[in-house]
Amino acid sequence: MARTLTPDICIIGAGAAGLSAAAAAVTYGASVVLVEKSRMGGNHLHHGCIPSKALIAASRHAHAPQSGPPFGIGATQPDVDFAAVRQHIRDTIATLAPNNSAEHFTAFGVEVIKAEGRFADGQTLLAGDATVRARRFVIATGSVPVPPPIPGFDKSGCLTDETIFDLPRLPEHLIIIGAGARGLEFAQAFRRLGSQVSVIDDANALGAEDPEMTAVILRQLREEGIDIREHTRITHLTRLGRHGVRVSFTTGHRALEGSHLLLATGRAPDLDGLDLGRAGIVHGEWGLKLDTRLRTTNHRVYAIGDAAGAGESTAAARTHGELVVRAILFRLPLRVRPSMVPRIIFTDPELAHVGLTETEAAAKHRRLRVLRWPYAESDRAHIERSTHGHIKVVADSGGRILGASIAGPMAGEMIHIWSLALAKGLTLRDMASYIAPYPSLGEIGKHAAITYLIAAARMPFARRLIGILRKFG
Ligand SMILES: Cc1cc2nc3c(=O)[nH]c(=O)nc-3n(C[C@H](O)[C@H](O)[C@H](O)COP(=O)(O)OP(=O)(O)OC[C@H]3O[C@@H](n4cnc5c(N)ncnc54)[C@H](O)[C@@H]3O)c2cc1C
Ligand SMILES: NC(=O)c1ccc[n+]([C@@H]2O[C@H](COP(=O)([O-])OP(=O)(O)OC[C@H]3O[C@@H](n4cnc5c(N)ncnc54)[C@H](O)[C@@H]3O)[C@@H](O)[C@H]2O)c1
Repeated sequence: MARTLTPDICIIGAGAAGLSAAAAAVTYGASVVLVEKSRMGGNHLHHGCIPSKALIAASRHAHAPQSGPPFGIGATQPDVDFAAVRQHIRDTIATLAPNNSAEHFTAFGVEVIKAEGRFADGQTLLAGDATVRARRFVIATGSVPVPPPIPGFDKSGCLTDETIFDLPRLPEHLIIIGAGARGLEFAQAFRRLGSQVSVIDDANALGAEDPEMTAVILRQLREEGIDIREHTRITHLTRLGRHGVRVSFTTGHRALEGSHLLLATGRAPDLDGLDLGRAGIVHGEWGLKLDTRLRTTNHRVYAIGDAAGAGESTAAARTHGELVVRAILFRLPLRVRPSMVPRIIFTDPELAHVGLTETEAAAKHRRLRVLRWPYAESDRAHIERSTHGHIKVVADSGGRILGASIAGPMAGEMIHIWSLALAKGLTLRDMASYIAPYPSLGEIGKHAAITYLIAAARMPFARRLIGILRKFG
């Protein structure tokens, strides 16, 4: 039966962004309608972070026996049961699904509509049998893979995030197009499970990150036998049999044949089917036109998460969700600072970053302090025999922290404290002043900060002061 709903907020899309907005809004007592056309939890739960990190966790176990000999543990070849790996991924999703479910959110007072949402006009959304006239709308529809303009791509049978986790068998030779975070995480996971893996990028691998830090990651991936080809242009894709593919390159490079092809060239906001024009919302191939408050050209409608375009990550999506609700309910100015969202690339070793990179900081500050400390100076790293990598901290000339990057084991866990430091405007002096547990990898961050104080201790003024005090006995 047709019905009309008039909530404070209508959220379109129940992924990481939409669910965090819905949870925040009902917590503040707002009335909320949440519209989801497919599965609750979105890409995040079904095709993104959760299944990919579950795959990586399995691959880590496959790799572990090979690092045993230096500890006196014999190396063994992993016996990989790929069907069981797939089941582990499905079990992980199933375990986490209840917290994302319609029942869970309905119990908190959210009206969940399982249907595709599309705008009828600037104040009305149609979803199934419901007409929703909300005070404000939030587009949280996520992103979709973008097919590259490579001849033969349409017929190449290329796998995407949506299909890779359903593979019945381990690929013999997986060719990945795109050496970004996604491409390289998949590359190492499949390599460790036993596939031959080639990754092709037409630019630098992990090109958005600091090359000094990515060098640590790329070295390890290449040592594990992953064939990473940078600045390599694909000219044609030809399907061979059911899944197989031949990848042709510009003259002078031999074609590459693989059993499977995976697309990892980036994603774009999923805006199809929303009828944005009817709501007066301007968008183009590049996505939505948004102001600094995440408002579309229709000021009743906001966009968050991957749908908003920049910095695709669950951490960004969740932050958007919470901020946008406060902006709507309290009419507060919303300030999105993308650099404050930490990002982690879950390869082994990991690459974690928060704040400005050295290049970004140099564009904003005339004088910088750049401090480094290697894992090789950490007792714990030697205990674990994992000494490759380092931390790099960028601060202004007064010691205020502007950014931190860590390439090495457990980098993703170690970036937390630097994220807090940035959020609270802490200085290197602050980061040198706490007591670090021993032996822990996190100590490398404290040591990097101490190098700043050592430079200050060597200043002539400090020496003179010590000299004067010495005279008093
Ligand atoms: C393989 C992979 C690994 C990743 N790993 C990480 C990671 O380790 N860490 C990290 O932070 N990020 C990671 N990401 C990125 C992260 O998954 C996304 O940034 C996050 O899911 C974005 O959340 P979202 O809510 O914006 O979109 P989604 O989670 O995609 O949710 C969007 C929802 O909107 C629904 N929808 C779309 N259109 C409509 C409509 N018209 N009506 C109703 N519903 C609609 C969709 O069905 C979907 O459920 C990864 C991504 C991929 C692909
Ligand atoms: N751990 C994480 O937080 C995590 C993990 C996976 C993805 N993500 C996020 O999801 C988003 C998408 O990730 P991604 O890795 O797909 O995108 P990306 O934009 O980071 O990388 C895509 C890569 O594909 C290359 N490329 C593009 N077109 C190409 C072509 N025709 N031929 C060869 N190479 C081509 C680009 O040069 C780039 O290196 C990113 O914003 C990423 O941060 C985050």
